[in-house]
Amino acid sequence: MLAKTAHGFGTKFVRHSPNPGARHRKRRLERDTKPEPNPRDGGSTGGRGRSLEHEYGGLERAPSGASRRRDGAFTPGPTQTRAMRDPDGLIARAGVRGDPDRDQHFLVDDRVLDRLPTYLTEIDADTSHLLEIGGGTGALTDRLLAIADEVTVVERDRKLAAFLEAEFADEIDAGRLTVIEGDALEVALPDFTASVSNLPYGVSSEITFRLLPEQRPLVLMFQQEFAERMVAQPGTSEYGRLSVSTQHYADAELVESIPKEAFSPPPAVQSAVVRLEPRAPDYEVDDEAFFLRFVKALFTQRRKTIRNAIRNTAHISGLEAPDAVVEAADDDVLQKRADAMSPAAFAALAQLALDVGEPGEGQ
Ligand SMILES: C[S@@+](CC[C@H](N)C(=O)[O-])C[C@H]1O[C@@H](n2cnc3c(N)ncnc32)[C@H](O)[C@@H]1O
Repeated sequence: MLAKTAHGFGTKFVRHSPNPGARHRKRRLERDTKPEPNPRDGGSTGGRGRSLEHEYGGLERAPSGASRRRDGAFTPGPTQTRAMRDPDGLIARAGVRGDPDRDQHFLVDDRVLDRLPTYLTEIDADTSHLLEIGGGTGALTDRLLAIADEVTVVERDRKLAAFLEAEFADEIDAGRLTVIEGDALEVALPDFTASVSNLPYGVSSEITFRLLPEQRPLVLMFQQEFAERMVAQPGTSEYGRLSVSTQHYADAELVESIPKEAFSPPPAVQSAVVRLEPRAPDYEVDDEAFFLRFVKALFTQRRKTIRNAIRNTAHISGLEAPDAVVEAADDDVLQKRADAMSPAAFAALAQLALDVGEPGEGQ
């Protein structure tokens, strides 16, 4: 089974084993490599030790904490010197049920949890100060503490923030964890080096566009369809304003699709992990805010030619003289539709619009 990546199609982790014997062997291998239990989990070997294989029919197994690269090889994960907290144990200790109305879908699959930080380590990201948006009951927080010097977690739910403070009291006392209770769209963010977060889906776009300008590596979980639009290339039906705005800041790669059953409670749709590696775009624009507004404007008319879209969307782009832009632009460009324009082509047109189109405020 294949999953989409920014560059085409790559190997997906989730696989159905055609051979039940192989599945048993994989389970045995998993038991043999399980680390010592975390004492906080009451001596269990990781609670239900929930496995994707068991829950939804088979997952190609990577060594604990390791991840699989697009070429199929396993990349070693961070060295784990202690057992990770069991996600089910954390939920039980917190005494909560995830509330979907508050974007609370807790990750309960150990192997997905173990893999998420490796998407940072395999690109050698600086993991000295990791930021997590939406800490929940701390299953991912625990994995981030295993690879970071310092972690800051933002959690809006008062009860969950209080639980994190109690559960991770030792790490807080050691100066390794800071819990910020508040809305990730409003609180002051620390000077983090990278972020790994299972985002609250209701505000995932707003949070992402708060983080992207910080120019730090990000490993973020989204709804699958949203993730596909972020990484989409020109000429595809998924390509749009979200793709251009995301790729303005970073190289975006869909690294893993995650079934609903990996969460408690399961969300309505499948999820996907996107890795965002910051870099400067391969084009220049004098006014970034205008560029992003212009792209937004033109995509509101994605079925029209660029010629008509420039004229019809001046109230959004803020151009006082859209006709002057149409007159100055190449015919080749004017005949295209927005979904055929590369980010660099948008940038060149935006620069022309800045030069001759008398940009004002816009929306
Ligand atoms: C999808 S859950 C992820 C929880 C945990 N990291 C995990 O993977 O199991 C999202 C978390 O974000 C919290 N949350 C929702 N909206 C938030 C906001 N605006 N700012 C900060 N946290 C928020 C929810 O309470 C929930 O704990």
